[in-house]
Amino acid sequence: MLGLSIWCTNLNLSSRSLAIVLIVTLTLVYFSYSFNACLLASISRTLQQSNLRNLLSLTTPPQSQDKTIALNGSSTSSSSSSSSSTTNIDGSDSLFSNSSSDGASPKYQLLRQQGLRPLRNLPSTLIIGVKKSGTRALLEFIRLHPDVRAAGSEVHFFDRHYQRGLRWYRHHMPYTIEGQITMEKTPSYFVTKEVPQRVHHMNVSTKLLIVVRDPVTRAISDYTQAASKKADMKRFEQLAFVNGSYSVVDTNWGPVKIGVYARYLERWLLYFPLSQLLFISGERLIMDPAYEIGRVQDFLGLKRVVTEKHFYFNATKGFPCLFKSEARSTPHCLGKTKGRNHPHIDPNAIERLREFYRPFNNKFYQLTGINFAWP
Ligand SMILES: Nc1ncnc2c1ncn2[C@@H]1O[C@H](COP(=O)(O)OS(=O)(=O)O)[C@@H](OP(=O)(O)O)[C@H]1O
Repeated sequence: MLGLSIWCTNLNLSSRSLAIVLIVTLTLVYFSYSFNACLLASISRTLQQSNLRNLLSLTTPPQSQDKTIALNGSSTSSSSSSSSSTTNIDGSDSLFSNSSSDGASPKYQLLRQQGLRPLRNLPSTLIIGVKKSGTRALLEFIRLHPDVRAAGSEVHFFDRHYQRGLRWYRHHMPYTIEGQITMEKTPSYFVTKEVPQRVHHMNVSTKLLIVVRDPVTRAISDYTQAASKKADMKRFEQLAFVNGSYSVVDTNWGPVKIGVYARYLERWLLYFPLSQLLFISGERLIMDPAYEIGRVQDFLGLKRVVTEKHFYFNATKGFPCLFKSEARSTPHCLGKTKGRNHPHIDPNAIERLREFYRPFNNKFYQLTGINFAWP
């Protein structure tokens, strides 16, 4: 300071100038110190978050094992939750209970030391359908994103277990940290009458993802699944039409009924604006999965992390598969129940069904503002 003073005197500066120089110097030192401190804090926070994300992705909750649709094609059991977490007073579940054996393990101790507290949250996004249109593929593809955490199995809360309450539902959700989206898929939600109102009641801002596919192919896929479980199943043509001829379509038969998308969509639109719904083409999800997943990421406000680099086309299976996923680090396809061979169906029956669906498809294009160009 003395040196600076002498230097200033030598320069014949007045004491006013000296004071200004001092203030400027001290201000610069202060700002430089604050900037560095902020930068270090921010870097440390980013590292903590990324550690936590890695740990969470290694921690698959028990219910995320999908009995029928395991990625490796094998059948795994979908036990009800045996997690040792506790439910908080507000209904949210903390991963860090004192009595929790999970909470006592070293990896969670690390998170606790960092003051981070993963919680189970109600889903903010639902894949509501449509059955046999590619809903599993959509879920497995979008959950490659580090900011998406999903319940692995279909929870069926809004259609089958509604009476159990939101607390039960929340307990079936995976743990998330701030910034991560909780997602669930149950394809029967789309066609179940009470569901739109119930979802609206849970959260008016819920985002809804709907995969749709040519209703005729969808009906055949639905039938193929049912026939795979029942040896003496009648032929598709016998079930899809009344009285054995192709003149009257049996609109009460589930596989046919579900394909009248416009009818179900109208119910959803009574509760949600079109802007909260995203329609994904089941056909394009097979031809160009990166394109459709790109749209989904944009819709959910996510950075485009899942890209064409994640997919490869498996010629044997005839479907896009994944290089790696949360569950497996080696290339793999969806399970055996996805991408089945369909039985041969009389082309006249197919043509009659196409004719039947045409007006409903047009109505659906009109409601969604998208022409899916189904034949
Ligand atoms: N990548 C990939 N791999 C395999 N299968 C794929 C894929 N993308 C879409 N699909 C189509 O998904 C159809 C099954 O639809 P869902 O997953 O919605 O079925 S379910 O409602 O959950 O049972 C399934 O129907 P089927 O071909 O009749 O088996 C497929 O056509």
